[in-house]
Amino acid sequence: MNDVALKPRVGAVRYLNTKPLVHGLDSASTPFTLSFDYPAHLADQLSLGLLDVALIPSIEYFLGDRYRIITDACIGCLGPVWSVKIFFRTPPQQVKTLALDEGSRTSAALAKILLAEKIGVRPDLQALPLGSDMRDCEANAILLIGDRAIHPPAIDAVEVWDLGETWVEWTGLPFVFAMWVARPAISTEVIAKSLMEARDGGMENLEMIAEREAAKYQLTTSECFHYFHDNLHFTLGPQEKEGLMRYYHYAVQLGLAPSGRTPIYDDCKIAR
Ligand SMILES: C=C(O[C@@H]1C=C(C(=O)O)C=C[C@H]1O)C(=O)O
Repeated sequence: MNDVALKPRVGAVRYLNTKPLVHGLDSASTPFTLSFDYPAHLADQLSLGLLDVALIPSIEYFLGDRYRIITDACIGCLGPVWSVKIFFRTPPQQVKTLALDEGSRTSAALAKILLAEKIGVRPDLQALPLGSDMRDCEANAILLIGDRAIHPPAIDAVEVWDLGETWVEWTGLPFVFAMWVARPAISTEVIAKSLMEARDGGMENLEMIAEREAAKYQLTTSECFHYFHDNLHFTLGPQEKEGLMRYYHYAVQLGLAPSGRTPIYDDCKIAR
């Protein structure tokens, strides 16, 4: 029998932000098959049962059925995140139309929350398809995430919000964009251990990963290292969990998630 067919299927985000989380997972001894995709697609694949575990947008955790958070590895931030931005063509208070990056689910909801709750603006929404050029989009404001937010084409923005920075300044809490989530009834002890070791190894090798990846993303090694080290945050601790619940609270308030969900964190001995 084909060994690959027996391995659990794990899906990770295809952006630069995930490189430290998947450090060393390309070896034959990795106890699962690993595929890469946009965050929104990973959420859809997990809910369809095409993946067993995936690094899904945090908002999707609250939309899923009996999902479990299986590790304390995540994509988060404690301040400016650099790769999640709204570009405003009009002053934020005057925004009538907002285009949302189709790769995103968490930041799409976060953009709606920040506009509605912070400044009372509820724009009409449109999709910004993956691969499309933001210059062809006529919306008053555009949300971009991931690699394309790092090098956006020059548009006539009058203001830019870094959504990590805006959230942290507003709430005083960290923000959690994505975490490793399993469908119910999937045995994940071995997977979780491997994912946490990968993250820990990634943290110890940030410089090496930055050196390897920077040029592929038209960055200098030091810009790439700074992104990994100072913008992104890869641990889901008590403060991050509080940030996640605050975000969930606002999402429920705006009708973006069902009420009454309590996160299930797998075995505390594993997810420290
Ligand atoms: C920091 C980021 O976090 C992400 C944003 C996500 C979202 O908005 O749904 C999901 C996963 C992460 O890739 C980023 O993409 O730049």
